Amino acid sequence: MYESAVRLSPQATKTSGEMDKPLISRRLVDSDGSLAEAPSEAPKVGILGSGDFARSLATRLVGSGFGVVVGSRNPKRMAGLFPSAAQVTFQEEAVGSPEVIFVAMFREHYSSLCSLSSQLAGKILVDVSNPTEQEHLQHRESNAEYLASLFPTCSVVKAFNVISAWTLQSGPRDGNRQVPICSDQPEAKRTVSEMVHAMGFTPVDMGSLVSAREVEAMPLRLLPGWKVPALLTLGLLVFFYAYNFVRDVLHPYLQEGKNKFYKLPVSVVNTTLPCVAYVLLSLVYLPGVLAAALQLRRGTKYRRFPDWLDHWLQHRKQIGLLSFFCAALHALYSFCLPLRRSHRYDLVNLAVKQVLANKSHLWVEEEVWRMEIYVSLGVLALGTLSLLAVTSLPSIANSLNWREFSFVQSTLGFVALVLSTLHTLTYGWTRAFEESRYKFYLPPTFTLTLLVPCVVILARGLFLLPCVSRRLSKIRRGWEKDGAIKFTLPMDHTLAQKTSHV
Ligand SMILES: Cc1cc2nc3c(=O)[nH]c(=O)nc-3n(C[C@H](O)[C@H](O)[C@H](O)COP(=O)(O)OP(=O)(O)OC[C@H]3O[C@@H](n4cnc5c(N)ncnc54)[C@H](O)[C@@H]3O)c2cc1C
Ligand SMILES: NC(=O)C1=CN([C@@H]2O[C@H](COP(=O)(O)OP(=O)(O)OC[C@H]3O[C@@H](n4cnc5c(N)ncnc54)[C@H](OP(=O)(O)O)[C@@H]3O)[C@@H](O)[C@H]2O)C=CC1
Ligand code: HEM
Ligand SMILES: [Cu+2]
Ligand SMILES: [Fe+3]
Repeated sequence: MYESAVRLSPQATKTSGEMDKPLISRRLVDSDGSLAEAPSEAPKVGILGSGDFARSLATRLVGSGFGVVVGSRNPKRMAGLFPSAAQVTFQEEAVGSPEVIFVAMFREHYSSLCSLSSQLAGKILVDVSNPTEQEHLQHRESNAEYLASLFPTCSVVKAFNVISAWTLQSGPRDGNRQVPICSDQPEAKRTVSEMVHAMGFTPVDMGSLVSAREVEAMPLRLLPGWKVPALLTLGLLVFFYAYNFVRDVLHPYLQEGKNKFYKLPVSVVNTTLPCVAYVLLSLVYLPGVLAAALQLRRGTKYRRFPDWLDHWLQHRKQIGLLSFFCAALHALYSFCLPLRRSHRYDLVNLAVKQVLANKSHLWVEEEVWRMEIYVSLGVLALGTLSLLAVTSLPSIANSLNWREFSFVQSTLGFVALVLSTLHTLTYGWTRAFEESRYKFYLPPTFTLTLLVPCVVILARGLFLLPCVSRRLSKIRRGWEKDGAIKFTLPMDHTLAQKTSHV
């Protein structure tokens, strides 16, 4: 991704022939004394505002090879918060050199920039703002159109509003991170699209600036990341609880007249929680497998995944954390099983039965081993999952580089899935094959949960086969099935985006 930053260098933009002026005018780099010390090769980008978004943007731009100059009303106070490679200065000094200037301020302060309008003339202004729900309803005209009306001599581009400051700083990790872009000036739009690309995001052409209203509505419209995973978890909880209720409580009551309703608070819950945790965990690793399979079939990584898969890939963190939550509760419930009075009565009754049957030593070697092993595997699985949960805390995630983070999330997470599967299999043992375990023809609960995890594990095994893994890694390095690597001109790229993103 980062190599596309090269396209932004003055020489490269010139060769495209369609731009009559280079993105970075070298004249400005040395005309102003204060700018001379900045690396003269890096394309310069300006940012107005020094808030959260400005800081993340500056970090990301510096990391993607751009020179950054930040314009603030109070540069002295703010400079310490920015990466040292970014230059923080007064607004009027900051806007002199760059051709592209991000306006990282709220709408109500746009008019305070009017004093800069002569210096801003002819430049590209990027509007990143997000209105609140009320503001969106209140103003007919989008923030970007408002900015364009204040600065008629500038090219205004709407972009980045859908990306949070946090994502911007940490970089896009999973799925596609799309940045919708619109503008009335195609040149300006293309320049910003290439910057989006160089920063590791995927630009999506949304047409002219009238679309800005729609683009500004996007973050308002999107579901908060937790809603779908939480509903999924709730659905699974209800399903498994009902299933276990029928098997463990209703069946003995109807068939044998036994009252087992005491199982509702602990026992049935502790059969439900682990099943939900286990299914959720497999649903975290299933989309990665589907994505890889899709890339293998298409023979390219340059086509967008279907929306449902994209959405799923982006919700894995929440699904994973909910899985961890259920698994942790399952462990706590498991520790409580022997504390219950019902358990003590069961033990005493068993002892009495033994005495009456004149047996002195109850010890089933197979049962002992089975339990020792499945409890140990469960503890290991939960321990591994807690590592994943800990590294998903932003402060810890930020202290890891992406390879370390991927190792924990992708490799150790998969190990946790395998350990959970072994835990479930050793717990289940031969029960899936015993007729007495089928209540109302319903198989034991754990058998229902094994399907998806086993498919995921088999598929990951398949991807490890040399021929498959070689092809997959070739595709992920940019190789395409039909012919050599395609070089798309910026123009082709925006066209391709347009057709594939409808
Ligand atoms: C408790 C818990 C906490 C979680 N916290 C987070 C979190 O904080 N953030 C988060 O994003 N997810 C989180 N998750 C979700 C999950 O761990 C991650 O999404 C994980 O990266 C998924 O791994 P994956 O291997 O399925 O997918 P991916 O890492 O997307 O990879 C899919 C497949 O492609 C391969 N692959 C990927 N990229 C390349 C490449 N460039 N070259 C070659 N092969 C490649 C992988 O090896 C894998 O086989 C969490 C999950 C749990 C259980
Ligand atoms: N935070 C986020 O995750 C996202 C933010 N955005 C958008 O980015 C823009 C900035 O957001 P954010 O960085 O969070 O907000 P902040 O409040 O943190 O920053 C706003 C900045 O505006 C500058 N500013 C310039 N003129 C004025 C003025 N007259 N009064 C007050 N402030 C002024 C200030 O910088 P200084 O004092 O140096 O001049 C201030 O730091 C907003 O439009 C927001 O919708 C978009 C997507 C995500
Ligand atoms: C400290 C960690 C763990 C301990 C002590 C533990 C213990 C147990 C126990 C005692 C049972 C039997 C429950 C019963 O008798 O009803 C069980 C079943 C099960 N556990 Fe765990 N477990 C742990 C972690 C996990 C994890 C991390 C997962 C998966 C994410 C998991 C998934 C399951 C499943 C699917 C079952 C079968 C449930 C059923 O169908 O009855 N366990 N575990
Ligand atoms: Cu691309
Ligand atoms: Fe969502």
